[in-house]
Amino acid sequence: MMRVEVSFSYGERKALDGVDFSADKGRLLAVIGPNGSGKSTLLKCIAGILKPEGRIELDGEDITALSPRERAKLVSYVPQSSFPEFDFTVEEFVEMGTYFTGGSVERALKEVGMWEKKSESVLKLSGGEYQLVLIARALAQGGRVLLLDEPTSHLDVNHALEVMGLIKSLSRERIVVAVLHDLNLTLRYADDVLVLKNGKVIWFGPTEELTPDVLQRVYGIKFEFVRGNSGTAVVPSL
Ligand SMILES: Nc1ncnc2c1ncn2[C@@H]1O[C@H](COP(=O)(O)OP(=O)(O)OP(=O)(O)O)[C@@H](O)[C@H]1O
Repeated sequence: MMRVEVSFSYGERKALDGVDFSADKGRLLAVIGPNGSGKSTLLKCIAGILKPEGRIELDGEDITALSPRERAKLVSYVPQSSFPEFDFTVEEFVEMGTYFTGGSVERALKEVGMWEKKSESVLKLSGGEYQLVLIARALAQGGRVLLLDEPTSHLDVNHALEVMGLIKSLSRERIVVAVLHDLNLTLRYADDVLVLKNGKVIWFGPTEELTPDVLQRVYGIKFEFVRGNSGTAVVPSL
């Protein structure tokens, strides 16, 4: 179980204001909210890239005081996907994740279904494959917490579903927190949702209790939830 209670400012600008929630293994947590609401800042605070005020507890232990090396053994972070710039093979790229922790590249690549492509250049991968390799690099770190910032942002609907399916299955073994912009993917895959606006928690709870009213309060437009055979769709109306 991870308990988070943090505030963070960039200079004078308060980006997180008393953000308080918990996340558990077996329940995929999605963080949603408008641009600039503090989602990426929150992940960076948990990953140890930024130093927030407050506490982050993992199974009762405060991890905020740990060294970067110790923190890296517990928490893995997949930043917003850029495109690869250097000509590493898939295997070399994932090996970077093991620098502090000595985790297994083979196990991580097999977990995301990319072991067969281990000798290929990352420059030749599709956007979806590259996202899987980024996730494998984080898994190779071997942490108990996996943080993902917009893991489906460059993917078509088919690959987005595939990556979300993988992330959902990864959440059975570890605590997974994913920043998502796509509300439909959120409703379909997340077990719990944390809704941020202006650095504050507007709503936190199980996905099935999220209502169109909450989304309207956060995004400022009306929403309708349409229930179909494959799940619930969110339809915005201007
Ligand atoms: N390095 C920085 N220096 C100063 N202000 C920053 C910095 N990074 C983010 N901010 C500000 O902090 C607030 C939260 O930004 P953050 O990137 O966490 O939001 P977000 O919800 O992830 O946004 P998006 O959905 O656009 O990615 C914003 O007002 C942003 O302008």
